Amino acid sequence: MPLPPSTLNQKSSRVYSIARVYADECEKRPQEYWDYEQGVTIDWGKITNYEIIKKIGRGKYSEVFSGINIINNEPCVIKVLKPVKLKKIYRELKILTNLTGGPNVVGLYDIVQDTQSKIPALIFEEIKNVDFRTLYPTFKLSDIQYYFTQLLIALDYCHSMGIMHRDVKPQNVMIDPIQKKLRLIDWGLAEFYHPGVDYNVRVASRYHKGPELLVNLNQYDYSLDLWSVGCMLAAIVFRKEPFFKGSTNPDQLVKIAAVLGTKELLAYLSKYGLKLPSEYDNIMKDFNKKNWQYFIKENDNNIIELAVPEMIDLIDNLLRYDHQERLTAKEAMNHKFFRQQYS
Ligand SMILES: Nc1ncnc2c1ncn2[C@@H]1O[C@H](COP(=O)(O)OP(=O)(O)OP(=O)(O)O)[C@@H](O)[C@H]1O
Repeated sequence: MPLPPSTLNQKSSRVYSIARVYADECEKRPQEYWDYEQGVTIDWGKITNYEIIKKIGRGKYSEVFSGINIINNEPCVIKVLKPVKLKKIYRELKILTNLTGGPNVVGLYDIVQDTQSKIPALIFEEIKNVDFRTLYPTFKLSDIQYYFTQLLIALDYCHSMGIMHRDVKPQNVMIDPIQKKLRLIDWGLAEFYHPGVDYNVRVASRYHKGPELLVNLNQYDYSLDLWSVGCMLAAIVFRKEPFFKGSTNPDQLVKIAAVLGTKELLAYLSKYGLKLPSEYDNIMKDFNKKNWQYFIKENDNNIIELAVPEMIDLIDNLLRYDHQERLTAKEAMNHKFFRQQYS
């Protein structure tokens, strides 16, 4: 029986921006693929197959434990969801079941439910992650080439499946440097892309929020994730973590404008028929666009061996106000930076 019409792919009355790539991936697939409003059919596993070892993380939406599958003695990660809207849980489950097995996407092993509370817990492959604050400062250009290629592969894959991650940041990129393994985790904010639909701008984490979110441009797309990649790269290369450190959401855009320029921000808004929201009236200043060389010189006691011209060009093509101008994940992977030989 066909599913009833969904609100999830309802176009806005004014369509002003559509993804440059993969715009119709969801429309090409059956409604069951993307319509999490109808609920999801879950093949519940047995909670008694798993034992908690210790707590490893606490997010806004979950508590995360390392654990073990007592049937096969395999280590795992157990993400116990906090009570949130059922729709959000269905969305994460649907997205994870669609993407699991894809390149560099964290593997979902099982979904179990606490018998009493009915709270779902997700069972994932465990990555022996090294904290980015320890790992990233050790990166040479060849490491950046390797791990960012892996990250872009994960992103190109999810985008090609019609899904935007919407929370790309170092905390959600697990890296095991011994096995040279990278996995993109935390699909709790991810969403299906439908052309012309207005999306909620309250996604991503402040330092990695794209300008589109900060100016209430609702028709954003996969390119949001590439802004966050640009922030991660700039932080590593210019040794400034995070690269844009806003103290509030509006201040985040002020920090961005201090680098990319205010005139350029206004040109971006006008292209899409938008105005700078009134919350910026007293805080936005008239900044000139900075040359990337500024961040090299600023770091005077540190010779920046990472800031090679190809890398600067890559960052410059990712950190663009205009989401339609940013490199796509595929384009970024094919950028000349990734084709150079660095020792
Ligand atoms: N598969 C995994 N392997 C290793 N560590 C993991 C794994 N999954 C999660 N973690 C750890 O648990 C933390 C929280 O996980 P996750 O980001 O999925 O939860 P969340 O509640 O959505 O978090 P947030 O509120 O930050 O978005 C991660 O930052 C990471 O440190």
